[in-house]
Amino acid sequence: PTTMPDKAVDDAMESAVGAHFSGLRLEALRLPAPSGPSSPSSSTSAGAAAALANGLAHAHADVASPSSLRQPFVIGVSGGTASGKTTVCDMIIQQLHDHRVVLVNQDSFYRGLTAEESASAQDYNFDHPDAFDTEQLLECMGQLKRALPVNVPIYDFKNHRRCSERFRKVNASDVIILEGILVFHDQRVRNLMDMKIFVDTDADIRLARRIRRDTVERGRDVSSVLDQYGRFVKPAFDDFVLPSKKYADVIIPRGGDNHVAIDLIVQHIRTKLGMHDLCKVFRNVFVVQSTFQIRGMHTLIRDRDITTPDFVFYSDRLIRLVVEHGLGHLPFTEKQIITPTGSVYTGVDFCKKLCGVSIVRSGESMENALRACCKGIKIGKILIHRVGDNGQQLIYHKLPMDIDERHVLLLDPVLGTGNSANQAIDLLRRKGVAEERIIFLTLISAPEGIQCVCTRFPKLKLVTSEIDTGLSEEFRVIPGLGEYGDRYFGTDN
Ligand SMILES: Nc1nc2c(ncn2[C@@H]2O[C@H](COP(=O)(O)OP(=O)(O)OP(=O)(O)O)[C@@H](O)[C@H]2O)c(=O)[nH]1
Ligand SMILES: O=P(O)(O)OC[C@H]1O[C@H](OP(=O)(O)OP(=O)(O)O)[C@H](O)[C@@H]1O
Repeated sequence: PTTMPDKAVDDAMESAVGAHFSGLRLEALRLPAPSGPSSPSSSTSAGAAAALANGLAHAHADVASPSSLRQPFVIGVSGGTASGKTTVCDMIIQQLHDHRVVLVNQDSFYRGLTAEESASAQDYNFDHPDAFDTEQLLECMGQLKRALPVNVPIYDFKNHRRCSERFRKVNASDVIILEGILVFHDQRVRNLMDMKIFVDTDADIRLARRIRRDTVERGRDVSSVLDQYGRFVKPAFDDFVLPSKKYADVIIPRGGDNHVAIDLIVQHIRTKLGMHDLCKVFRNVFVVQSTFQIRGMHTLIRDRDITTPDFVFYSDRLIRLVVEHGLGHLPFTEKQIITPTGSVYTGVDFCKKLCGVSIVRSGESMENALRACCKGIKIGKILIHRVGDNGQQLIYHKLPMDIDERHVLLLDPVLGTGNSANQAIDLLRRKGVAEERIIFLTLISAPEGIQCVCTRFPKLKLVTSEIDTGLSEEFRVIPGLGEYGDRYFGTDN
């Protein structure tokens, strides 16, 4: 038998700490972590957040504080007049239907003409950068980036004026799309953008659209449209819009007709949104791609009113996904086989030398999923006392003899301060396991724990299904799911 006998392990641990683990509540084991070089040094969550901010600032110069970790994704969409920017934006918004997306038009920031200018509006250059109140645009975008709601002005194209009493209230969201002919002109505006798209449509098609739109929607006649086009729109396009094309990350030929380009862009945005900012800071953190199924399962297991059987059922489903994802990080070798049709299939062979190690007791809930994926896998155990006990935190371990030759899947469903994980990883390292051969699998993680583990062990891989907001003063993950072990093994009240 390749699996370690659980009964023997349980018995050994029973004698080590005087309790049977698979069903009992271990009060002594759920005390806060001590302060020290590998754990947040303050006893408050604010302190932990500050420690995190320091750590992150150190790890990545662009990240200044935890609040900046949750900034919305800003997309700039530019292009000549009537190029189809609005259509492209609408298509992106429709396809991102499961995210909160807001559209901000640069047009809303037209300064509006004075009475004097209005009298000769045909001589006003609406296509020059000075026609826009860029300072106000920056202020509004800055607010939205800080996840605060803003009042965006409403511009009336027929009267060339702002509606003085009315505003459009724009709420904080996951994605902000800023659209307009000159949104790439000002460097400060460009700097706000995570992605820049230029909609590139032939000039004759744009002119035809512009004539139709301005006569039908904006109350103008054809000759005034052509006059404005020749005097202002075309020169400004050549002088300001076209030169800003070079700043674009993506250029979409044919605008809204280009479904392939828009699909690709939406896919990219989805990946970026699914990727928590901590994944950008720590390249060794992997969050299982979120789906409604995964969100639904998290909603169930985090609900304090769920029954134990349901908690176990949905935890098991989630654990299985995390385990499968983690196994995907193991190395592989190429393998060719012959299919029943006599054809050659070039695939891969699974990595052979691996084992699991669960952090008792919650980690044991992940063993079945690992066994279900890797037939006969050896699984070792580590028991850690969460509070400093005269420095003796590691209470018990039983690991495969040849663990130094194996890839290790470390199992613990909750990563809080990171203290337990660091103790376990330290032990694995002392047993000769290479850091890059450790894959730590967990269901929910606190940012503080991620920072703690990933700073100390930058070469291991950490796979989690969700990253939570932070830690409470009692070092519990918030919003979290309570005492995982008690809920899974039915030892809660
Ligand atoms: N005559 C006139 N033109 C204006 C006024 N305000 C803005 N414009 C024109 O509006 C244009 C800006 O809007 P566009 O970018 O063409 O409109 P859009 O709906 O975003 O374009 P697409 O979605 O790309 O089709 C500029 O070319 C200006 O010339 C105004 O008060 N009077
Ligand atoms: O990152 P940390 O702050 O160290 O916290 C995480 C630890 O806390 C939980 O175990 P718990 O102590 O509740 O024991 P249990 O596994 O017996 O439920 C969890 O399973 C981790 O082992």
